[in-house]
Amino acid sequence: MIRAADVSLSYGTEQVLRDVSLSVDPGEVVAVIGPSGVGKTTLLRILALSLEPEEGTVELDGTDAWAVDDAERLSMRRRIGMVFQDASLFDASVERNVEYGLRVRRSWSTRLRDSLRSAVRSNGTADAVRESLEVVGLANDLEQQTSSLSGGEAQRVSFARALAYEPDVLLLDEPTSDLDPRNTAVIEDAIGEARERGIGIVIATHDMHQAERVADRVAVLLDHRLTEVGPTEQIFENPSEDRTRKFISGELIY
Ligand SMILES: Nc1ncnc2c1ncn2[C@@H]1O[C@H](COP(=O)(O)OP(=O)(O)OP(=O)(O)O)[C@@H](O)[C@H]1O
Repeated sequence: MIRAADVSLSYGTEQVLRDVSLSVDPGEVVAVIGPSGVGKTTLLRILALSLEPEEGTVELDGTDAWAVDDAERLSMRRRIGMVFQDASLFDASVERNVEYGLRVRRSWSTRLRDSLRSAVRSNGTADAVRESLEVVGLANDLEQQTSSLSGGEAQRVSFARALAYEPDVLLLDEPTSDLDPRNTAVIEDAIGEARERGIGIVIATHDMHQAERVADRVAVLLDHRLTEVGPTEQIFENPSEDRTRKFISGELIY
């Protein structure tokens, strides 16, 4: 579905990604692991089509995102949802924040447009808003202001907002790094639900156990290169590179 092929990128003179190739299929979860500063966020931003690689291509369903005009790329970008480490909510109710996801995407989806219209007509809540908040266990908190949410709840709203969008691809940048085990479990269950819905998911994580729990495949970024990509069990049980084993076991210190 989305495929980066041989992408390279530098910030000034510092090359942060070198010849990286990664794809994700519908209903698949790929975890990107690697030390801090190796380029995980940069790779996600390239996959989100918000950063153009210096070399290489990014294709969504076979269309080269950087070979089309801005309008077409924008519509491709709207098929991709992103959740960051910081929930980035605006100061309004939970419902309004999640509804924003719908408004962004409605012109691309008849179901979302109808859901939003009928909510406006009845002065009620759009089904897609309620459904995505149910996934993160917050369907009873529609009216709550985001300023009064805990960090974990805010991140769950952020996830619901991305889900309400009905993205084809969901990119998660360390979505649980500041969360307690309970909120982490809610987000991981929501990742499973998104996967069931056929969304292709890429998650950057520092948490090896999380990668093991949620991912179908794992991609290992070391020294700004993708050194290994494979089924989760293979990467954790029998990596082909000794450096991967050392990184996973915490021996490879940068
Ligand atoms: N906009 C930018 N301008 C200049 N340098 C940047 C920019 N964004 C990131 N960098 C640098 O590029 C490198 C890779 O950053 P990136 O955030 O992609 O790594 P990461 O693997 O996600 O790190 P972390 O795990 O700590 O979040 C780092 O050295 C970072 O300081």
